[in-house]
Amino acid sequence: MTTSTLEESSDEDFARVRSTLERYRQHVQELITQKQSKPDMVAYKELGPQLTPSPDRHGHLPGIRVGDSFNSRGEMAILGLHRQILRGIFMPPKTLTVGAYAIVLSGVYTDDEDQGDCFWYTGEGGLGNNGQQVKDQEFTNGNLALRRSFEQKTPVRVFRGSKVKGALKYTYEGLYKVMEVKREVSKQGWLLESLKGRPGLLIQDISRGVEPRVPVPVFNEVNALVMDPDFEYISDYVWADGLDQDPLLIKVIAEEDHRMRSHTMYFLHEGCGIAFNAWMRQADQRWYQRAQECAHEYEWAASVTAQSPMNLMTPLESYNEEGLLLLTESCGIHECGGVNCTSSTCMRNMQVTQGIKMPLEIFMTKQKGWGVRCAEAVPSGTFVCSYVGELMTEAAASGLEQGADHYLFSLDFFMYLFKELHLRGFDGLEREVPAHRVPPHPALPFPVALMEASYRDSTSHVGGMGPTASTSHVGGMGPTASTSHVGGMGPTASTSHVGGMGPTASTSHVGGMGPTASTSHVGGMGPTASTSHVGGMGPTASTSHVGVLNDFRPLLTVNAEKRGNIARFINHSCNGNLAIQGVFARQARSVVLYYIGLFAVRDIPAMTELTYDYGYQIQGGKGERGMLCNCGEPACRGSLL
Ligand SMILES: C[S@@+](CC[C@H](N)C(=O)[O-])C[C@H]1O[C@@H](n2cnc3c(N)ncnc32)[C@H](O)[C@@H]1O
Repeated sequence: MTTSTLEESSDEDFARVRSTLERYRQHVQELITQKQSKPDMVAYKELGPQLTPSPDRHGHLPGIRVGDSFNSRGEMAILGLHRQILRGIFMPPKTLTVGAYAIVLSGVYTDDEDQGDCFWYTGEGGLGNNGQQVKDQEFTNGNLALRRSFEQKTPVRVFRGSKVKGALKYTYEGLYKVMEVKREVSKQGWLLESLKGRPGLLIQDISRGVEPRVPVPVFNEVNALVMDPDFEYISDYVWADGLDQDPLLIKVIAEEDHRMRSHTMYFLHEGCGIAFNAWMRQADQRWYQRAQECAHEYEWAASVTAQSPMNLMTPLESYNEEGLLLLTESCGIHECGGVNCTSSTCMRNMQVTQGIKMPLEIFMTKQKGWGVRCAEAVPSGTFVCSYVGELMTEAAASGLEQGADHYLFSLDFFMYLFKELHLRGFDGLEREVPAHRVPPHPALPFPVALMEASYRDSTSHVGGMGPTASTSHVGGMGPTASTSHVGGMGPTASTSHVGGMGPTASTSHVGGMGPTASTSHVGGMGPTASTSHVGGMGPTASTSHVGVLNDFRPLLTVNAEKRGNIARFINHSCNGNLAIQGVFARQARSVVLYYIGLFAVRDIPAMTELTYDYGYQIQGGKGERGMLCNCGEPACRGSLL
């Protein structure tokens, strides 16, 4: 099945349409002069085989714009837009395995209902010679084709007939998505088949099948803008040119990856998030016992032991039975992914791993460019999508052209967290970061390596790493990942995401948690805690690296400008309905390479714009003005910065 999009029209296409129409109209005139009956149909019959494009296809046809007007059904037929002149529904001739190509709204059925942004269209059949309904309609022919359009989510071209100065004209209304089909008793008492269509469908699936579970349609009912033809939809991270060959990066990622995995291997379930959580729970218990021992000596320990030990228990699962996120975890969620992870519990713990499952749509907003919505209601806690794109170093990202920075997302959250731990200590973070959720910490030389990797130009290799390092596993990105390139980006990135997974996110509750669950986990890590799962993060160690950490830069940034997924179309709101959640999943399971998951933080009605708080911070000087925010929230901060 082939479909086309508006962007595919060239000057030649428009010229071809013009000349076809000229030839057709001329022939109709000749036939009228010859007093030929039904000149429209005869002209189509005679010229159709030469002029009508084939094969029939779904989608826009090259050279035809939304809003184009046609003088007759014959004109629409000769252009291949709607070839069945006497019927409302244009469907495949023999087999009805694929959906209808086009329909004409002609107002024949009294049950047709135009609701402005969408319409109910009554199918075909059951009309008597007098135009009245005389029997039930059936799910055959055109009606069956429309049901296929609904099932297969294929777009339908819609034409509306209207009288202009006494003459019937047909206007191309664009592509519609069939939202619903129903069979119900008509006003005249007969059973009718109806479908509900929604306008503005530009592209049926911008992912072109790359999203395995759902198509990603694009709608524009607002203006004439089409999707940037240079944008390439990807569903997972890809590396910027050559970065996956960088020995220093390979080494850093491999070490961090191994560090995280070493915990999960404790249970011989490599990559099992549930096993990881069980390990963390044990660490909590050990730590809680230690706090009890020190309670008389340290304030932090006293505050911890004053709480119920139950509050310190890490739940083994991050998602409930419906797969909804229970609450955001400031220190990341560990999804399952090991060979043994086949139980229903483990499968449920793979929301990001399994990818987008909601019927998301890209649509044109009135004031913010493209945005994202969902055709169905989104329950609180639902995984919506993760933010993927090209992985590049922070140094390379800071050299991008202005504009490209709008699509950057730094993988800096855990570095930010560790920096805060170094600078403020565990006590300073105790109210913000649940101690038992701190992911296994990088060794001390790590931030130095990050610094080096981050400051240098991404194209110049720092060398010094042996061949062993270059063969190590770099987060498991597949072969396609290594073929990408950065392409034509220049400087300036005055803003950056700070991740949004800080204090606020750590306490927000998602997905119907009851009062008990909403009690926040307050850690209060003391000096001894550093001996368990937080590595060598003692006060002494931290002081020797303060200089380095002040200059801290994250290692990797996701650039979704030219290559990305639906997440790069999600707009900012000062009161977003999505929250960001760091997720360790698939092969990205370290504090330098992880997934940025976006989850619903409240129940979101169908067709509501999906947004999150970008959490931008000004990196330039005082007085720098941010971009005007059009989120429309009562508590809008006024600017994206
Ligand atoms: C990640 S992109 C989101 C998709 C974007 N609307 C598009 O058309 O590609 C971020 C850009 O969208 C626009 N944007 C996002 N949220 C906005 C808001 N609340 N108010 C105004 N513009 C916004 C800004 O141009 C911003 O730089």
